[in-house]
Amino acid sequence: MIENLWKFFFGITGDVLQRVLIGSLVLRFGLLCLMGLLSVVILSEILDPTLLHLPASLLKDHMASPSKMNVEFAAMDSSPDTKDDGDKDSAEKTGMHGFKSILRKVVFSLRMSYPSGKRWLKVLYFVKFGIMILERAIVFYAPMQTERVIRAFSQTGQATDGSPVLSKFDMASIVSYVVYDYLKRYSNVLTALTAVVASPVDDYARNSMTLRFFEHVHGLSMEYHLNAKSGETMPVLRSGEDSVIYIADMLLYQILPSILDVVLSLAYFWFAWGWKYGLVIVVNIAIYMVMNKYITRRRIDTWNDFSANSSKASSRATDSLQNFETVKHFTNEVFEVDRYRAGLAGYSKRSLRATIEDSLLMMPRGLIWSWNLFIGCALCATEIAQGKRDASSFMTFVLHSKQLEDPIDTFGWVFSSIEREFNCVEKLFNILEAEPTVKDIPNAPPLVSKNGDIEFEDVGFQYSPDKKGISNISFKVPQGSTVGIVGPTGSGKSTLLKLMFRLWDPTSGRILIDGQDISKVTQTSVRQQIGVVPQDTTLLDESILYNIGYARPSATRAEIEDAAKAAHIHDNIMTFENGYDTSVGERGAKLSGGERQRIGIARVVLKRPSIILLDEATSALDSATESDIQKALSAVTENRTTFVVAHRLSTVMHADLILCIKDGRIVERGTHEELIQTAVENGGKGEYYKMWRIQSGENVISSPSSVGDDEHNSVLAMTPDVLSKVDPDMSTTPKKSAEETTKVEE
Ligand SMILES: Nc1ncnc2c1ncn2[C@@H]1O[C@H](COP(=O)(O)OP(=O)(O)OP(=O)(O)O)[C@@H](O)[C@H]1O
Repeated sequence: MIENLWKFFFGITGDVLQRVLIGSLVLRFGLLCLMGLLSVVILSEILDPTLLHLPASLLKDHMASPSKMNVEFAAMDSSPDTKDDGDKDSAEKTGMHGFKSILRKVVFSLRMSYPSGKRWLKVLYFVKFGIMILERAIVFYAPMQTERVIRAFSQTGQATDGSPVLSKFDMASIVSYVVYDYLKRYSNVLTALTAVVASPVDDYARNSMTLRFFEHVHGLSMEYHLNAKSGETMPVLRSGEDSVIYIADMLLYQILPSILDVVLSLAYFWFAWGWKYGLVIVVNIAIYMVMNKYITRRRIDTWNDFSANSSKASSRATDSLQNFETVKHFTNEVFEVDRYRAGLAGYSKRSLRATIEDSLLMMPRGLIWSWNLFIGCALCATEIAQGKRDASSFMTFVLHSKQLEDPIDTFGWVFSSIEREFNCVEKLFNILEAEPTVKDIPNAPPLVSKNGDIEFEDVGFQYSPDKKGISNISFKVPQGSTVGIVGPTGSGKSTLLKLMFRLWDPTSGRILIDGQDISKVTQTSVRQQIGVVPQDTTLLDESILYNIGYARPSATRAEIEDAAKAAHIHDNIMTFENGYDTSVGERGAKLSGGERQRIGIARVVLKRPSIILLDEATSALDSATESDIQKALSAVTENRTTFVVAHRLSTVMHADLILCIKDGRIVERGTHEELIQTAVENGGKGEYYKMWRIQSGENVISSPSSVGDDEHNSVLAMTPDVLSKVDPDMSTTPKKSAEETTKVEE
């Protein structure tokens, strides 16, 4: 019965071995189909977002309400898709997959991977290329040698007893066949050796790329850094570099050799075997390529989705780790874990989908290839049956056809993987194409530092059209002046300093240092003249010594210690176990706010700039320390033009000029005395006066106009007492009047 079934299904009668062979093939095919079916089932199941549920214990003590969490997760899970759609749209708009765009990436990759600097690396580069050409010649010639051996066998005569006789020539053929086979099979060894020799070429290319990209990112303006996600820039740079090297390598050592193999084989079949064979190959390659394009497209879409999800999940995780303090403040550890879990679930879901799609989509590739072999074999068998060819040509045909299998298969995987890399290069391009918003004009000269006179000429600036900035700012101060900038929060005080430091350029008007428009000189030269102590001094994750010395890398240890003494932090540092070698932690997290500020001040002391910008530089200090530092700063700022932004009026009351900013405009200007006096004369109207009264303990919330004359006079009269309460030095008269020291332009 089994015999009959066998005949029924396969029409074959044969020995047991044959049946086992065919049986195992059928079983394998059946299993393959089953796997395919399972894959389709899994593919539909993986849409379930609960795939990666963590143990419930992780959810205990959860502070966030479930509804809030769900909203978060929904946003998390859906946003990559949304982003992807955006990506796809923009990709279509910009023609990310268009010919021009691909060509651009290809040219970029080839250019970047070429070691243009060093001669010996260039030699290695071309040696590697030469070896590849040699390999192709060997690969092409190996089956020809087989053919010659087979022909030689069939031409061999017979001895008198009927046994075959091998001539000397035949032996040579066999030897050369073995040698070629060795070379062909072990060409991988050759490739590995080439890779070792060529690794300095890749390293050189990678390092020079890294430095170029790093330099580019550092050259970008503040705006880029504020908008960029710091956790994403470096990974994009790194994966972009890897992709550039990979693309160049694939092009030169996978695609080009494969094209050579195919062209040579095609030419061989066409001319040595006849056009029909050539046509079969051409048609099959065409079908293969069309199919491959579809498969690749589909694969890339899945991969894009996967990579967008993965980078979003990891950047959120990085963000939460960097902001560990905020997480702790709100006991949101579990919330963060859940958020990350949702991200990972999306990530593994997409990874699984990509893997399954890969396996499923590989099947048609194999089928097309088998179809090609079948048609070719049938053609060859027909010609043998017709007596047009001898039986040995069948073997030759099969061997030559097999030669085509590898390169065509290479096209299959190389194109899909290279497209994935194009995607990484595209992200790299987005960074490389970012232009600094603040640029030096061509051939800009450096700022020539003379005195440090500063002038704002009707300066206006907006961060964006819908965001108010500052407008009509005009004033002029001579060298050595101290300018206090006060005003409500968000009024534009820091913006003024940022414009002076050229973190942005004004949208109207000019800023002049010593009569030179700072937008017409190099940014570096401007910044070299200016020392800044920002609101929140951030430190590098190094030692205290390194962080202070960062202001002037050539400074000696003694100079660094002197600067620390001037900033009143030396004694503090000496109480630390490792003194100046104490590590400050990430962004200086291991130090107090006041310590960080004093390190910031020490840096400026060490830098010795001609202009100093203090943006709430002493806000984190207690009054006594602030007073000490003010004294130290007055030594540092002597003969240096200094801008002091402060909410605590005691910090600026000695200034030669106080600018009171409101809604981005200067609403009042003068010395402390002048501003108070003017307000009193105006019936208590004045922003500065209002702030002063609030800070001096007169809790004036009502409108100044409601304050009577007597009251104003009493405020002015009591000023010295109040000052001395806040700071013993404050009751002293300011050094000069505004008229004496500043020429204020209305
Ligand atoms: N990089 C930026 N992009 C967009 N808007 C910004 C940016 N930096 C500041 N702003 C906005 O510009 C306005 C002025 O900010 P600025 O920092 O100059 O205020 P400030 O007077 O120094 O405030 P504070 O006293 O609180 O430090 C604010 O409304 C702020 O939101």
